[in-house]
Parts: sequence; structure tokens; C-alpha cells
Amino acid sequence: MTTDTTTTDTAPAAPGSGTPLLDARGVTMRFGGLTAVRGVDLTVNSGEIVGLIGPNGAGKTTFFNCLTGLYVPTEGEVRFRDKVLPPKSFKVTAAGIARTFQNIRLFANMTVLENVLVGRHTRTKEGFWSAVLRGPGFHRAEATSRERAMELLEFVGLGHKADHLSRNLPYGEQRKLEIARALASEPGLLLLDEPTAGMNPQETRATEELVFAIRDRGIAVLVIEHDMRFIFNLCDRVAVLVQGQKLIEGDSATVQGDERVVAAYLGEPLENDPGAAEAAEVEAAEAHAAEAEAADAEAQAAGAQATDAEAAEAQATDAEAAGAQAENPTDTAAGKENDR
Ligand SMILES: Nc1ncnc2c1ncn2[C@@H]1O[C@H](COP(=O)(O)OP(=O)(O)OP(=O)(O)O)[C@@H](O)[C@H]1O
Repeated sequence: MTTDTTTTDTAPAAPGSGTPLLDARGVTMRFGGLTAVRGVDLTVNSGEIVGLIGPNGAGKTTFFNCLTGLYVPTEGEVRFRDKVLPPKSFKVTAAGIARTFQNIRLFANMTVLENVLVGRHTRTKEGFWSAVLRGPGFHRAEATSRERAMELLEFVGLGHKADHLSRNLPYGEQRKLEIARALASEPGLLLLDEPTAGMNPQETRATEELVFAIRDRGIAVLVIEHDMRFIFNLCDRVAVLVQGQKLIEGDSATVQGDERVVAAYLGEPLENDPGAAEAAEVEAAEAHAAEAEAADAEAQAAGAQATDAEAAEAQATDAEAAGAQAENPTDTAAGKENDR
């Protein structure tokens, strides 16, 4: 088994893909003593669909949060269209990165259309006074936004539900609405965090088609997903995070065939990986405790056996005595007489 867990082996750009759009270098995120993401490099080129996979707790969402201004990385740098990203999520959205969340975050009591309109606020120039005075500029901007929002709802297949309250949509449609809302900010890069979570196979297939259609609109996509079939069907390139570090990056065939990826998913310890020493210590301590417990149990069993044997011996003696008494019934009576 190979043991290289460095982050320098960035795969070559997929054929036909364009210039670098997102460029993350040495991104590290620490929470107190825990390093959730460690020195991760990742590039997404225009026209690409890139997958980010890894076991639970590998640091995928934390890395996403570092790309979208929700977290400021402890170390490293994220550039988008060759500019360092500002450390505020609304500024990142304005710069051209939109995202969806693992746990759907819609405005439950707003209509489907209103939810998409909220997503457009970074693209409307009308300010506070324009909204208050509701002059012709405001009405024109509002009409344009509505038109664009309706077009996006048609695109994701929710045009007929524009007036429904978002909370009344089935789960799969809520995920589509989140995508429409993210697209409303006119991004160059869309980050999807587990877009098929909770979906049935048909909905997952439809989401796959939707992501291809988004790419066909010139929007690059970076997607976190646990559904491997979805990822390997969809992505030009896949990066694998394990314990906060990038283990490997490559096309679907390369990643699928890498034994370290299989090991990571099956939970086998990786040689020289960051947690290996601690895991080995825990394993040794557990083995030691199990041995001590087994020895205890053995000693107890031996003790119990000895007691049983003693009890059996005592019983045998009692029985012998009883037998003797039966043979000489007068002994006791005589004894009793003597006692008196
Ligand atoms: N705000 C936080 N404060 C402290 N620890 C955090 C925080 N966010 C994440 N972590 C920790 O960082 C590690 C990585 O978590 P993260 O959610 O990024 O993993 P993930 O790969 O997205 O997992 P999953 O696939 O289960 O969503 C975990 O150990 C998690 O507990």
C-alpha cells in the first residue's frame, strides 16, 4: 500500500476544461486543538464538475465553508478569478460563488418564487431609497428579477410551483429550489453540499442531469456527495479528503481504483496517516484491557470452580455423615441422651 498523503499531486485539468476559476492553496482550518482541514490544495477550472468525497468527518463541509467566507482559514489562501476571496459570505457570493447547504436552508413561509428572488439580491442595484420610494427604476428591476427567477424555476422544473409555500414542497423539490436560489446570484462557480441527500434513485438521476445542464450554462460545479455512483458518473475530477487531508485527486477511474480510497471508506488504518499513531495506541490499550478482563474472568471462573468443588466435597461429607447416621440411628439419640 502506498502512503503518500501529500496535497501537491493536483491532477491535470480535465480535457476541454478552461482556465483556473477557483484556486485554493494550503487551506488549513483549526478549531481549538482539532485540525479539521490540513493544507488542502484544490483547483476548479471553468467548465469543470469536480467532486469532493471522503468519509464522515473528513472535513469536506469545513473546506466548503472556507471557500465561501463562512470560515476564514487558519492558514492558506483561496483565490477566485485570480483575486483573493474576501472573508465575508455575501462578498463571496457577489464575487461569483454560490452554494447550497447540507441541511436545506429555505425561507419556509415564503413562496417558491420569493425564495429565488431573495437569491437575486446581490445582483440588483436598486438601493434602500429606491425600494422605499418604489420609483420606475425599482419597478423595472423588480420585473427583471421576477422574469429571471421564473426562468430559473422553469430550468429546475419548479415553474408550476412558483406560488406554493416552500415548506409545502416535497424534500427533493426543496433541494431543487435551493439550487435555483443559488443560481439566482448568477455565479461562475456553484458549490453543492450533498445535493442528493434523502433523494430516491429517480430524483438523484434528475439531479445528475440538472448538474450537467448547469455546467452547460457555463457554470463550474464543485460537489460534495456520499453517493459514489452519482459522483463517478458526474465528475471530471474527484478529490478525496481523509482526516482533513487530500489523499488523492484524479479522474473517476483513477480514484475508484485507488486502494487507499477503498481502505479509507472501509475504515482500515492507513500507514503513516495523521491518526495512525493515536489509533494504534488506542487499539493496544483496548487489547490490553481485553486481555486483563479475560484474565480476570478466568481467575473468577477458577475461583468459582474451586468453591464449587469445596461445596461438592462438603456435600459429600454431609451425605456420608447422613449415611452413617442411617446405618446407626441410635447414635444420635444416644448422643442426645448424653447431652442431657
Ligand atoms: N464549527 C466547528 N467547531 C468545532 N469542530 C468542528 C466544527 N465544524 C466541524 N468540526 C469538526 O471538524 C471535523 C470535520 O467536520 P466536517 O463537517 O467538515 O466533515 P465532513 O467531511 O463534511 O463530514 P460529513 O460527511 O459527515 O458531513 C469533524 O471532526 C467536526 O466535528
